[in-house]
Amino acid sequence: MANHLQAPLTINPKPNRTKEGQEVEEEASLLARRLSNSAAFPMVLKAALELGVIDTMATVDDCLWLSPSEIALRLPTKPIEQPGSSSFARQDASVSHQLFAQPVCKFLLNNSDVSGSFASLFMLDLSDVFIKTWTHLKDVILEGRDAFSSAHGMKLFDYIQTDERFGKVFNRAMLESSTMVMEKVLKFYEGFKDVKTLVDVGGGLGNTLGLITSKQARPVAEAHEARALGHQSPYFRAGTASKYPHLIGINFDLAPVLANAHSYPGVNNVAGDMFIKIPKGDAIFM
Ligand SMILES: C[S@@+](CC[C@H](N)C(=O)[O-])C[C@H]1O[C@@H](n2cnc3c(N)ncnc32)[C@H](O)[C@@H]1O
Repeated sequence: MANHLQAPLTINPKPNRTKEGQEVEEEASLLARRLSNSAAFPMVLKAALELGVIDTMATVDDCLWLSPSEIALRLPTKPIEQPGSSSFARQDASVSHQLFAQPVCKFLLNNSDVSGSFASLFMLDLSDVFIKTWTHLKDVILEGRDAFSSAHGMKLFDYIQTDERFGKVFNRAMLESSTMVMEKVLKFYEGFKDVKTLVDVGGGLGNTLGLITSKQARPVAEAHEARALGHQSPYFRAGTASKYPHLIGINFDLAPVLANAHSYPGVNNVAGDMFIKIPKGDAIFM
């Protein structure tokens, strides 16, 4: 049997040492330099989100530029060394940076109503649980099992049942990002008009179906958070009439997930395991 490692390699001619060749090499070297530091950017952004830097910058008036110490003064988390005294002032004096929030910041706010930000998805990807998972990616090739199981000794959805705090981070990330996507889908997609029973397999907290059956309803994260905020149901805004009043949604997920699910008009939560059986419907999506 042929050894695939002995298969002939594709040969690309090396650029010769002309001026152009040297420029290509210079650029390649700079790219490698950037790649070698590429882990820093997401970690710096994570720190900025945790400190409230993005929210702080985004909530000042448009077009207002802030210096680093002006941002630090406005942070909800206060540094031990107060700005204005020593190193902050020195840094501000030596660095003439003035900063303002780029449009992307609007979609990375911690304090958005839960349907307008990817911050929670970003924080999930860089949570301790996922960071440990990323470090096991190569095991997919070496051991032939998924990176999450390799890192944590069990599948992701089994792990979620053992770690309530992580479960909340996961559910919020799913809820926020899928709400943003479904709100856009509903603006243009007309395919639900002939559907009577729509099944969402692995529907999570039920927000996706809730958006379809109750137009303009917006969920407030977890049901218990909604109650703490004084809402009887997980809607922030009063819903207008549904675009699909005839439609019944079946939100199908694992029983422990449905224990935290919201209750939406026209949506029934049904517990089960998709690998065993899923409910019948005219249309089914995941
Ligand atoms: C990536 S999340 C998506 C959640 C939701 N659809 C959303 O967009 O917010 C996948 C969902 O599948 C569910 N799930 C995983 N394994 C399942 C199974 N065997 N049977 C039913 N649901 C399952 C999880 O509990 C989780 O809610």
